[in-house]
Amino acid sequence: MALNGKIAVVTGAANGIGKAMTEKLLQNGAKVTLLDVNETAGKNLMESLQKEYGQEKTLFMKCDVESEEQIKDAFHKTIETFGGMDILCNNAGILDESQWEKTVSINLVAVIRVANLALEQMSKLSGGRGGVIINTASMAGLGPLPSCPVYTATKHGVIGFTRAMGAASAASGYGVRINAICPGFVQTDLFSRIPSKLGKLSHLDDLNQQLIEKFGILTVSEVADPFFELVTDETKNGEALLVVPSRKQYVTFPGLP
Ligand SMILES: NC(=O)c1ccc[n+]([C@@H]2O[C@H](COP(=O)([O-])OP(=O)(O)OC[C@H]3O[C@@H](n4cnc5c(N)ncnc54)[C@H](O)[C@@H]3O)[C@@H](O)[C@H]2O)c1
Ligand SMILES: CCCCC[C@H](O)/C=C/C=C\C/C=C\C/C=C\CCCC(=O)O
Repeated sequence: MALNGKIAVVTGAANGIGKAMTEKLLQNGAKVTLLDVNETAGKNLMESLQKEYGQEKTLFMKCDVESEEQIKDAFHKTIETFGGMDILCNNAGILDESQWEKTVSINLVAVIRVANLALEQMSKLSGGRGGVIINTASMAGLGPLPSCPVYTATKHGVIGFTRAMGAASAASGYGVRINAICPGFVQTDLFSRIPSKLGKLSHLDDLNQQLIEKFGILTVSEVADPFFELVTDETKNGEALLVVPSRKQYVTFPGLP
């Protein structure tokens, strides 16, 4: 899938991995709607991207992925402004074990909400032109992060949703591929001040340090390249792509006996 002229929507676009995804899409000729709850960071980023890539290439909208109404508005505005919607990066997420319901709401419930609303616009069965959805999961969606059981649960959920919805899309003829990217530790705001985000399990931060030593830390640019592969490679659907420093791997799952 060539990206020139394609239209993308990125949630959690103002910072970190979402910002790097946005830049990668723009560098390859796509137009991007940036969505984020952080209005100041989102507007500032849009202004600097407009200077670099041109006024007509980006749009920022304040949008909380917990709000169905705001997501619908953002998709309608994208289609009205750019003429369609081909790519969704379902990326917004938080880490806060002391707010477990909020974590489930943003990291899993909202990922499902945003994907379902996007499919209404993108599916060839409802007048869309097909495309691709990338859900940002985590390596914590593939194995346990003991200091973060709730975060781990949400990311396992995102991978299960991706695999099943990818298969559902293929079986139904939606024309939309659905993949998950599963980075290890990435240097972003989410990855800062970790002990304060672990609630009752803050005493387990030593285990995080052991995993960080074992797997290393990625930059956001190191996530953007494999992300680009998942967007453009038409053979990839229902995949979970693990990314750790100097290694990327499509994960295989055990079949049932
Ligand atoms: N940093 C890591 O180590 C790491 C590793 C694997 C996966 N991830 C995942 O990557 C994604 C992005 O995280 P990041 O590390 O770039 O974090 P980040 O904090 O740098 O960026 C997250 C962005 O999402 C936005 N956001 C938060 N809640 C939102 C909401 N309700 N609606 C809209 N926007 C919202 C924030 O304002 C922020 O701009 C998350 O899903 C995270 O779980 C992060
Ligand atoms: C505490 C920082 C939280 C960062 C969250 C982010 O999504 C990153 C997660 C990165 C890794 C999760 C780590 C481990 C879980 C997966 C597998 C464990 C395998 C153990 C082993 O092989 O030794």
